[in-house]
Amino acid sequence: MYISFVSALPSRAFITKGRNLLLVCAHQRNNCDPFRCLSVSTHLNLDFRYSVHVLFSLFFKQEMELSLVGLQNAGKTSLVNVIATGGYSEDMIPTVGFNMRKVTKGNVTIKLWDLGGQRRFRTMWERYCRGVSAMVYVVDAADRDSIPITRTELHELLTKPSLNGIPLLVLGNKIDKSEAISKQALVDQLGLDSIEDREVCCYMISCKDSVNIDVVMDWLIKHSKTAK
Ligand SMILES: Nc1nc2c(ncn2[C@@H]2O[C@H](COP(=O)(O)OP(=O)(O)OP(=O)(O)O)[C@@H](O)[C@H]2O)c(=O)[nH]1
Ligand SMILES: [Mg+2]
Repeated sequence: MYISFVSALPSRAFITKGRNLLLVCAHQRNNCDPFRCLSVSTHLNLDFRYSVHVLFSLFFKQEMELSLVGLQNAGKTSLVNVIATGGYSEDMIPTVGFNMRKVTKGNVTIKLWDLGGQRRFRTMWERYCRGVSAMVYVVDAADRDSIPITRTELHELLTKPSLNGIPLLVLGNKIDKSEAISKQALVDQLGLDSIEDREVCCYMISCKDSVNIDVVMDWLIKHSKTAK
């Protein structure tokens, strides 16, 4: 059985079951009666979980603002592309300054600040990390020589008082390459265990092979703010 939830129209929620499109609730969002909605979906014999999902999506939007930082060539823009479209390209142009992308996944809207990693852009990192829900620090785990520099840049960024307490997600990218170091080696070499003033999480990913992108999305959604 295939069920998908579509909330492209703000005032309507549809559930498709197989090829049949069932109109579950066509009320304006503010006028919608949750119990009526639930009883309609129960009447239509839909899974309870999806009923709850429909209700939650009708009443709550989640939004978040993220900054992606890390040295040049780490794979920040590639990660944005994988999250936004699932697409991956070897032919990437280095980011000049920054790019902003908005991505909507279900009822979560993510505003992504993709910052340039070249030395001349690193002084901007702090400004674009202020007030974000989380900072995503991308590392090329296969470029062993760059790790001491990326460690210095990371710890330098974390000393900024304006960024106190902002959760940090460190991503060791390019694990499809044989030279990539292990997660434990990355945690040790970046000194992640010494960071005590915020939540820190580390995953190993490959944008190229789409490895662990779902785990990254789960972490990001968990850290989004619920907004009415
Ligand atoms: N093998 C491999 N290559 C990758 C992966 N992710 C990105 N790349 C490559 O790494 C290079 C740099 O990727 P970008 O996404 O442009 O890196 P960036 O961090 O945005 O770089 P700047 O914009 O200069 O800061 C590109 O050639 C990508 O194709 C990956 O998971 N595996
Ligand atoms: Mg880039």
